[in-house]
Amino acid sequence: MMSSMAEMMTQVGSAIAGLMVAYAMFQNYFPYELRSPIKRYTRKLMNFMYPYIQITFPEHQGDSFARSIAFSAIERYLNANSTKQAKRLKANVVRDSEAIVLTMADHEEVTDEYQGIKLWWSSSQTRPNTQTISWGPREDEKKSFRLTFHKKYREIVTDKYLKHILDEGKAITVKERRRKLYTNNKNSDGGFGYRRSMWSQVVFEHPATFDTLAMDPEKKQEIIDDLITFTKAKDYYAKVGKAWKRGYLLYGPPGTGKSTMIAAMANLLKYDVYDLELTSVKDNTELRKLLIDTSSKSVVVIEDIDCSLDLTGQRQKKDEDEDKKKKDEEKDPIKEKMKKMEENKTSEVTLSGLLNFIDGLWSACGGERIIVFTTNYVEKLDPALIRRGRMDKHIEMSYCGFEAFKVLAKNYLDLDSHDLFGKIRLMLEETKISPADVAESLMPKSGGDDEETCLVRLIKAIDEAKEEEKKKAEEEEKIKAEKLAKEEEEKKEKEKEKEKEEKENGEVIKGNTENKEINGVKENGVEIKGNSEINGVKENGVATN
Ligand SMILES: Nc1ncnc2c1ncn2[C@@H]1O[C@H](COP(=O)(O)OP(=O)(O)OP(=O)(O)O)[C@@H](O)[C@H]1O
Ligand SMILES: [Mg+2]
Repeated sequence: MMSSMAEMMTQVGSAIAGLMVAYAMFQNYFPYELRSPIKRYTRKLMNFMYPYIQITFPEHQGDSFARSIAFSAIERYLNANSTKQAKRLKANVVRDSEAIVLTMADHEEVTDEYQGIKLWWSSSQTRPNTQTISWGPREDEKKSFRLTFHKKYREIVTDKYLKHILDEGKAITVKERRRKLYTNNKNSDGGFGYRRSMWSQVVFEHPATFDTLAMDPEKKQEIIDDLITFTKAKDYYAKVGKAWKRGYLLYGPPGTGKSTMIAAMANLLKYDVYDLELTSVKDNTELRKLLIDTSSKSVVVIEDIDCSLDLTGQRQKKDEDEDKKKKDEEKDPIKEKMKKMEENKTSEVTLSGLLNFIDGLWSACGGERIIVFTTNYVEKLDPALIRRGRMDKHIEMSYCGFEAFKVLAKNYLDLDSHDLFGKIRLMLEETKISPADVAESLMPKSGGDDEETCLVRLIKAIDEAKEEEKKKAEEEEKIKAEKLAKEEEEKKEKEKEKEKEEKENGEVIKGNTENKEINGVKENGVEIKGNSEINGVKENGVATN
């Protein structure tokens, strides 16, 4: 502000000088001695008669090669607000922007109004003096915008209006910017030296919108309202002392539009998208670095959170199970191999690291961020990960209902109604089919496909899905039954084994005692008997003989 004030003061001076052009014409006819006092009086008179202030905004400031930020912002602002009045326009294609920016041609003038104050904007280009020979670029060819207003509004203009214009212009620039899709990749070359980024980027051009997203209209509207409210709630978040961010958890079976919904969100809000691949993040520190490197006005996405990491709440249980598991794995070479592979994955991101990523102190930097998780198995996730405040809104993406089907029919076939709709409605009510499958059936496969062909194909697909469902259910039933039978058998076998064991144990004990008995009897009996008998007989016999 200070510099623009200073600039303004000098510009006011030069503007007045410019207005004295008429006077200058007479200058030549006046004797030199008289010029100075006349000049002075004229200036005073002009000040009195011409109560306007002019501010000039040059395209380049000083020697800077870069375009002045103020100039660009004003250009965007005037493009959006006032250029309709101008009859001669110039078109510019601006770098990193999707829109063509129209500016008024030189010396055109447009008006603007702010809080009841009328202001004039004009653009001008100072042509180089043709008589100068310039070395290098024509440095005196300068474009600029000039703002003129009554001097009694000076404060309101310098304090508020200029800030208003800069903010608006910047907002328009952000809105019309070419949006990016970022991804974290270990081997990426995101730039050189200090500008090296953790993310690599491409232009984000996903065409999905909420109009093309097939889901229950009420639910859809609720999500849209939620998002819009969030973007406008900067002051509210500041008031309640919350970081300006919001978490969404999208869950549901494959092909129900979770990824599509993320694209639609980004397109609705005009945000950048950061697609975070957790498995290639080395550790918690790197995770934090990645977070700091994201810009505001962005959607940070972690897809399939249940597969990305072992964050499924089994962390504590794991230790207990470890010993048992180890025993199992020793027997199973495949499992052992898989375990080795898992160990080779170097990701050391922990659940607490991820929780910190979502709502730790660092997450507040930048602001205006949306974090989206997707999963196919919500019940597998750790409750700490999905509690409100972390994931503020849980959105279930479910199988295709009739309302969703209608959206798809409108998108794919331009159909609002058809005789077959009734039948399809009934079928959809009792069959689980994903919107992805419905969309695939509805898409014309050859030039000759009319609406009916596509709808019939859909009916067939639903039938097939139903059959499959049935089969699956039967199979599951079968597997269940088999499992039960197996368990029963195992139980029986175990019991049998137990019985056998008990029996054997009994026999062993019995046998031992028997042995002892036999030994005892034999030893004692034979020895005693034999000894005494033989000895006795012999002795006796011999003795007697
Ligand atoms: N609700 C939907 N509205 C419109 N199109 C959809 C919808 N759901 C799926 N589709 C279509 O199906 C395709 C796959 O959908 P998408 O990738 O969004 O599924 P997903 O839920 O992310 O699946 P996964 O869980 O496997 O990642 C998309 O290209 C899209 O054209
Ligand atoms: Mg997906």
